[in-house]
Amino acid sequence: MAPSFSNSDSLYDFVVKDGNGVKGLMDSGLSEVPERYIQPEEERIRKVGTRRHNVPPIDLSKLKGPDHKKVVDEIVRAAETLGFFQVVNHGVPLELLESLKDSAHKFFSLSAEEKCLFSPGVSPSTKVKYGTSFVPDKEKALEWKDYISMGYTNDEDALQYWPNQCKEVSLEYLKSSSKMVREILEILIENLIGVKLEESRIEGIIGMKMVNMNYYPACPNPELTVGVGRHSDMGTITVLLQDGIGGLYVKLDEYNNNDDGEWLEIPPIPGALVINIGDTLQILSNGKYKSAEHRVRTTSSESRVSIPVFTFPKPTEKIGPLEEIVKKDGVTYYRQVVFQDYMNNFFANAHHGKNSLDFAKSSP
Ligand SMILES: O=C(O)CCC(=O)C(=O)O
Ligand SMILES: [Fe+2]
Repeated sequence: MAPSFSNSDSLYDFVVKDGNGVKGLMDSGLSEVPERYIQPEEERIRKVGTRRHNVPPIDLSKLKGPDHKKVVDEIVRAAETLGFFQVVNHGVPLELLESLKDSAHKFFSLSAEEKCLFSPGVSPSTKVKYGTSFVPDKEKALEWKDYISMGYTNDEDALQYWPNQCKEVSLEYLKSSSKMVREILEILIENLIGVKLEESRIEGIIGMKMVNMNYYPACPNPELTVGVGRHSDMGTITVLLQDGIGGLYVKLDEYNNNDDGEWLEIPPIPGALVINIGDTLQILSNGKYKSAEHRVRTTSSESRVSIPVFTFPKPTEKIGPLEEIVKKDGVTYYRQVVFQDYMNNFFANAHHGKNSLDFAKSSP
C-alpha cells in the first residue's frame, strides 16, 4: 500500500531526515509525485520540441598528431560559447565507464539504513556524504535526485571511507580523468595568456577533486519535476559520465546567438564523456570562457545515473581573473575571492541558474 504522508513535514522527514531519499519514496509504492516535488511552471522541463546538441564529440587522441591545432580550436570554441562539449578517446577505459554505472546502481539499491551510514554526522569522513536533492532546507520544491559525494584527499582515505560498492572504480575514474582535465585546462589557459602557467598555480586551480554518483529514480510525473534545477557548476572543469537514458540540458544564450534562452539536450553517446566549464574558469578567464547553465529532466520509465568528477581550486586558494588577461583586457569583471567563501555561498542557496557567479562580480 502506498504510504500517506499526512503533511509536507512528514514527507520531508521520511525523504531527507530519515535518509530514505527519492528512491525510498518510490519503493514505498507512490503513484504520483508529492506536492513538495512539484516545480513552478517556469522551471518545468518540456521534452517535446527540444533540439539536441548535435556537434560531434571531440576526439582527444588527435591532440597528438597533425590535427592538434584543429582539436585545440574545437575545445576553445566550445569553452567560449556553450561551455559544454563531449569527448571520445579520452583515456578513461570504456570498461571502467560500464563498471561505474553498475556500481552506482549497486550503491543506490542498498537499504536506507546502509546508505545512511554515509549521512552527514554519521559518515566516517566529512568528505563522504549521502544525501538527496541539493540543499533541501533551502528549496521550495525538492529535486528528484539522491546522491553520494566522495571528496578526495588521498588514496588511503578513499579506500577506507568511500562506500565499498563504488570506491575502487571511482578512484580509478578520478585518476584517469584527471589527466584529461589537466590537458584541457592547459590548452584553455595557454590560449588565453599565450604561455603555460607555473605548476604551483595550476595545482592551486585543480587542487581539490570529488566524485559524485547521482541517482534519479523513475518518476511518475516527469513533466512536473526536475532531476536537478538549472545551475552552473562552481568548480574549474567537470567531467560527466551519463548513462543512455538522456535528460541533461544546457542553455543557449547570447554567446550562441540565441537570445531566447533555448535549452539543448546533450545526447548520450556511448563511450563519450561530457565536459563542462565551471564558474571558476569563467572567473579566471575574466568571462572569456563560459560556465554552462544546465539542468536535468526526470524520466517515467527507468532510473538514470550520472557520475561527475568535479575539479575545484583548493579551498584556501584566492581566485580572480588571471593578471595576464586583466592586463590585456584592461578591465576586470570579477573580484578576488577565497574559494572556500565561494563554496559557502554556493551551498547557501538553492539552484538558481548562474546567480552563483554574482558573488564574485566586481562592483560597477
Ligand atoms: O545528471 C547529470 O547529467 C548532470 C548532473 C549535474 O549537473 C551535477 O551533478 O552537477
Ligand atoms: Fe552540474
